[in-house]
Amino acid sequence: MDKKIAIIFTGGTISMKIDDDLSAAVPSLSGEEIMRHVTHLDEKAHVEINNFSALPSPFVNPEMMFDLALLIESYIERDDIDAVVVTHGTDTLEETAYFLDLRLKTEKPIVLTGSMRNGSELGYDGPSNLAAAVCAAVSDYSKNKEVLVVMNDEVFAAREVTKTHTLTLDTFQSVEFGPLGIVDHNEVIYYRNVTSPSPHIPAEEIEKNVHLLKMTAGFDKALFDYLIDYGAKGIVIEAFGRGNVPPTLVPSIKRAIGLGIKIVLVSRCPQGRVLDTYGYDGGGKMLSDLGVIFGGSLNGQKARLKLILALGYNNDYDYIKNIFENDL
Ligand SMILES: NC(=O)C[C@H](N)C(=O)O
Repeated sequence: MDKKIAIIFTGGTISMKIDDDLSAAVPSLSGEEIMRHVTHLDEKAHVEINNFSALPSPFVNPEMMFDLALLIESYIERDDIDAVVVTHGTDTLEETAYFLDLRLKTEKPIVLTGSMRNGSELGYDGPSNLAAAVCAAVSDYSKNKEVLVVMNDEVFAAREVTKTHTLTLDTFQSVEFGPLGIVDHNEVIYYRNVTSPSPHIPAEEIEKNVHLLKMTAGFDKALFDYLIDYGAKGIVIEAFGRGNVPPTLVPSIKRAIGLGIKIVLVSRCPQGRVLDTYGYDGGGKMLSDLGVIFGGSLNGQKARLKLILALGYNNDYDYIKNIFENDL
C-alpha cells in the first residue's frame, strides 16, 4: 500500500440520512463520517479527504462541474496523488462523470461513485461502493482509461454509462456495451476497453445557454421557438428513432441554423446511433442537409454537456460538427 488518493465528497444519497422531522433523506454525513463506515481502507491507500460540497445531485449544475474539474486538475498535477475518487449523487452522476471525461486529460484514474441507499437504511451501499471505487482507483490497470464510474462492484466508462432504475443497486448500466470490468476480491478486472474514447475539450469557460428538447408525437414547436428567442447558443434534440422530428419543427430548425444556433441531434432510444436514413419531411436526411449535427449514440443529457463545453471552447460550426460526428 504505497498509493495516495484524493477522495472528493460532493453529496448525494451516500452522504444522506433520514431527518426525523421530515421523515425523508437529506445530506448530513461529512466525508470523514462516511469514511468511518469503510473498513480496512487504510490497507489499500493513503487518503486525502476533500469536502467539496454536500449537495443532492439535482442541485449540481455545469458551473459546479467545471469547478470540480479544476479541483481535480489541481490534485492530478500533484506528484504525491495517484488517483482521484469522487462521491456524487446518482441522479446526475453520469453527467458530471462525462463532463470530467471531456474536460480532463490525465493518465491518472478518476473514479466516480455514489449510493442508492442512504446511511439510515438497511444495507447502506455507500461504504461498499466507495471501497470498490478506491480499489479501482489504485489499480495500475485503471491508468489511461476514460473517467470511470464504479457502482455495485461494476466498472463503467463515463461515456457509456447511464442510470437505468430509480431504486436498484445495479441501476448504473452501459445498456449498449456492458461494463468495462468488475471489482472482485478488492481487485479490478477489466474485460474490455471503452468503445470510442472521448475527445479532450480543454475549455476555459462553458456556454450555459444550451438546452435539451425531447421529441414527442405532435411536439409543439413553440418550445423550440422560445429557445431561439431566448438567445440559445445550442439546442440538443432528442429525436425519434434513427433521428427524425415532426415535419412541423423543420421551419424552426431552419431559422435557428440561419441564426448560427448549433443544433445537435441524438435519439430518444436508449441504444443505437442517429443517421440520415429517412428522406421524408423532418427525416434525418433533410435535417443533415439543413446543417443539423449528428450526435452518434450519446444520450441527450450527455450531448448537452458536450455542447456546453465545446461551445465554451470554440463556437465554429466545423469544430462542433467534427467533435460530434468524427470524434465521438
Ligand atoms: N441515489 C442518489 O444519490 C439520488 C439522490 N437524489 C441524488 O442524486 O443526490
